[in-house]
Amino acid sequence: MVWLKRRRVLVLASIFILTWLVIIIYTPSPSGSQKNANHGAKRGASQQKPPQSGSRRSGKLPRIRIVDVDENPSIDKEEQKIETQLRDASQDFSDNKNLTFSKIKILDGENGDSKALLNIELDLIPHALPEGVRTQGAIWNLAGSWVNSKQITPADNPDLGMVLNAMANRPIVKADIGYKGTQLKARLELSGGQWVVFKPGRYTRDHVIDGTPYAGYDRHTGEIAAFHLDRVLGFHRAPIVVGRRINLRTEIKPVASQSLLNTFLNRGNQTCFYGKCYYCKPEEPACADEHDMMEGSLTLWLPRDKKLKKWHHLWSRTYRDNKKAQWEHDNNYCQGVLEKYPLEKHRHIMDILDTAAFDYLIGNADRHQYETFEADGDQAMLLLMDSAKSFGNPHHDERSILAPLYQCCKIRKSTWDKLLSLQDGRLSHVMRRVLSHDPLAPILTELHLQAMDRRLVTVIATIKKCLSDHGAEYVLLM
Ligand SMILES: Nc1ncnc2c1ncn2[C@@H]1O[C@H](COP(=O)(O)OP(=O)(O)OP(=O)(O)O)[C@@H](O)[C@H]1O
Ligand SMILES: [Mn+2]
Repeated sequence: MVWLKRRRVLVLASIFILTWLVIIIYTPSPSGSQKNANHGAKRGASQQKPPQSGSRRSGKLPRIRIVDVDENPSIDKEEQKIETQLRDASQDFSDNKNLTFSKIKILDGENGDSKALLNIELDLIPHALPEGVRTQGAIWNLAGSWVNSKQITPADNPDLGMVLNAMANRPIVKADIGYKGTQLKARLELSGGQWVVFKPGRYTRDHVIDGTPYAGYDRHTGEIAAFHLDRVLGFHRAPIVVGRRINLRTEIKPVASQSLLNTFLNRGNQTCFYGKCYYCKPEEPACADEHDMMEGSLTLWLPRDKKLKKWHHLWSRTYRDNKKAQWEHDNNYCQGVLEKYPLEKHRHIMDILDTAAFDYLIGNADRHQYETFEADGDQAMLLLMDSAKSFGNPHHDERSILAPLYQCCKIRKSTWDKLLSLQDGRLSHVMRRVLSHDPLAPILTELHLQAMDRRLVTVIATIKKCLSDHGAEYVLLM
């Protein structure tokens, strides 16, 4: 009996084992390559398997990672020591000890070795003085040496922070009335012989300008933000700008020319000045706070030996309610412009198209004229000077600023690629980070930053429409 029972158990066990063997052999297993792929994944396996739609999408738009680097790993102890010595040896750099080095990268792809789409230095700290920068004027000569026919600020150069630092801290040795123009400003000379334009702050950050697209006084914050956007877009056509808080009584009055002093007045316990310009008048002065402090933007003067040539902007406004400019009613206006000024012969006309996107993003409808370097003739670049009528109303997008773009349907491919790379909130992210390093930060309210993202969607949609109407060969300029 026992023997029979054992045989039954053995047969049942064999059937059970055989059944399992059959199941194991005939069940399809993952392919070898997949096994290896899963084995090789260190972490985040789900991130490593992009969905089909994701990989299709990455063909069009690069997958982008934004990296904020707050500490410069290259600054070692020894360098920090030298930096401290240099700062202590020179009062020029003595005020700004707390600024940190920073850098923003936008990377194409997710690996460390991927292509950098944007890589800009944000440092406001001088972490090493370059060779020869030992005299008061050397830093300004360095900034002047960056100015050439193709760009006036450097891309990815840590010395830019040193120039910003000097502009934000150097003593003011002379102050004079603004030179020309319609808006209140002063021309200051910083120690070492550098001229800068001072545009006083007249509005709080959240003040909204209503009225015509060019209404209101200049916005110093707009000038600062525009300088940084010019670099983010890779243009490098705007002079260097930094924010600075200045004491009118102790820093300006003692070094002011008589003609500037004549425009000073007191309002209650506030020190004010109204300067000399087309719209300057005693009833509309700019005033410091009760401690005589006034915010403003400082724009670095371009090298004085570079002669500028003024151009009337072909899409300028009439500044009259009852009169329209030709471009405002003539749909073939651009055709006429391109016949008269073929793009390959007139670089600055091509720049007008970049500038339309730029000005639309910042809400500047006041680029009635522009300047180029005279020596460069028709191949000269358009200098993005005076962008202060920007960021007036975050709730309004002034479509007419885009007219050169939607009428000509042409844009540089490099600009188009850059605009695409800043989609999906990256533009505001980068600008928020860049601007956080200005001494007057925060520069733009969240509403203004969001407005830039919203406007970018419109710029891209406008170009996409051109691409579908005319094709890439016509629209994208190499
Ligand atoms: N950083 C600079 N370097 C060299 N020249 C400059 C600089 N800033 C301004 N200028 C000169 O001064 C002129 C007037 O400057 P700006 O446009 O800022 O003044 P504005 O009062 O706003 O003028 P407008 O009323 O015409 O807009 C410029 O067109 C240019 O010729
Ligand atoms: Mn102006």
